[in-house]
Amino acid sequence: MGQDGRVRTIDDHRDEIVELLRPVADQLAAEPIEVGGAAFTARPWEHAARYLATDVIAPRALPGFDNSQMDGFAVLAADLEGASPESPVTLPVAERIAAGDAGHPHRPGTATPIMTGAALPPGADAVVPVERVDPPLFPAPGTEAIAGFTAPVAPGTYVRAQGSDVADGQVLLRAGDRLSAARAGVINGVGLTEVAVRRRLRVLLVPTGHEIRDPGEELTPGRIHDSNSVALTAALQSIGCGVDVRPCRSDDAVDLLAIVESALGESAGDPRAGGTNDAAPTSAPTPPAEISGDGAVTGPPDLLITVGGVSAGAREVVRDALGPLGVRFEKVALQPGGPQGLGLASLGDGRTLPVVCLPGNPVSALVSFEVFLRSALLTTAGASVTDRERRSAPLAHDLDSPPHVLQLRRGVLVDGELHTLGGPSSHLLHALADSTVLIHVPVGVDHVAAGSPLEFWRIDD
Ligand SMILES: Nc1nc2c(c(=O)[nH]1)N[C@H]1C(S)=C(S)[C@@H](COP(=O)(O)OP(=O)(O)OC[C@H]3O[C@@H](n4cnc5c(N)ncnc54)[C@H](O)[C@@H]3O)O[C@H]1N2
Ligand code: MOO
Repeated sequence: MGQDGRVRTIDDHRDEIVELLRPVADQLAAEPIEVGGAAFTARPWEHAARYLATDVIAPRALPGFDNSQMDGFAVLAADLEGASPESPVTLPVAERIAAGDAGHPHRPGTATPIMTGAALPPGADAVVPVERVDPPLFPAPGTEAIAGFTAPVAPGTYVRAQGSDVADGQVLLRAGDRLSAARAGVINGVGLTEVAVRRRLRVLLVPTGHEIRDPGEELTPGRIHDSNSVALTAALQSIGCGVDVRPCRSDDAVDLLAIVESALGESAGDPRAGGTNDAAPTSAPTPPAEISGDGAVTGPPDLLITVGGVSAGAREVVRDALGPLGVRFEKVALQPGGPQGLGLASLGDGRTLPVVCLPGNPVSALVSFEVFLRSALLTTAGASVTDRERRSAPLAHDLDSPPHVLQLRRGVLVDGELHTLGGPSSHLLHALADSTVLIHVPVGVDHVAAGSPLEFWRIDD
């Protein structure tokens, strides 16, 4: 239910998050990023999940010149007219041209040995692969030799024409394109050393829970290792966000607010003790955050994401801390991921911060990220592809679902059929870890028979 007593749909909640983040999008200015050669390979973090801020125009054609697609012999096609196995055309072999060589003009009536990628010499208009020539080999340089051709060849055969991939001056890439491997490659191929990308969206991530401890820390009875901090950080980083993660291990609203203030203070150049908040702090203050070439994160957060502390317990640290600042808590018709919160928190002195609150169960938190945050954050970051691909496939077995919610079951697609993994409970993180799809069981459906089609999203990228 929403606070007005209405059942809150997924679309209601997602749309409101997009609205909440709209002003953030305007703050994500373009920034130049070095992409040429060593500058790219030396700082892999800097280039991961970046989105172009502007169109990129090709400063030159690709290929830059006509060149050979095969190791073989460059010829003038007219010289091989009438060639056949019975009456081969034989041509004296000229000096060879390798990739990178300036080369020499091709003389009609000769065959010029040419290697893949070498510039087609002026005067030649086709290439015959070496294995189709008699003898099928390259003579040693400086020796006199004859090459036999047993078939005619059409002009242009095995020639990669100048500009056949990219025309000089064309739009090479578009604003919003993710800097993928192939795109980084083609940017380098046309010789560019810098492109403009959107600044990363900076997220202050505050997982909560009196019970959580880092892996490596001893667990006293009732305590658990923290999986949300890393899982949500990884999910956010996978779409290009810079993440400053500061777990709150206290159920006291004052402690959570101190963590937020500390993060804001440090990002404003006023370092105060930050990091994990605990009755007896167990880890050093988290360093200030900047997303730069070395992977650190600095600058004020654009968005606060909390995890946990939103349901109906006696003390719910997120509700207690952020409710009074203007954040609303809702029950969305989704399972897992029912309890949610969002709003623009008023932090005093006129400061505001967009806030999204996710439920604490590990599967609920990650599914909520998928449903509510992933596409909203990609939209905010200016990405052109923001949604998971939605497809449909038959279910391999029967399945029951509570009809008042959209249930997202975790599973795999095997031989075109959907199989759920684990049950619907939101603590089953291992089953999610083995899953490749999120299977959508719509609102209003309480039973799905084997063989019925269901929509699913792939989540295994
Ligand atoms: N009386 C009701 N109880 C609950 C309701 C409800 O409607 N009425 N909703 C349930 C649902 S659904 C969910 S989801 C959870 C959401 O609870 P919170 O967001 O308040 O989260 P917590 O209580 O803090 O934690 C829930 C669960 O997850 C574990 N957890 C929390 N943080 C981490 C972490 N960083 N790493 C690993 N596991 C974590 C925590 O120990 C709890 O087991 O509320 C239900 N209850
Ligand atoms: O809705 Mo909770 O998010 O199922 O476990």
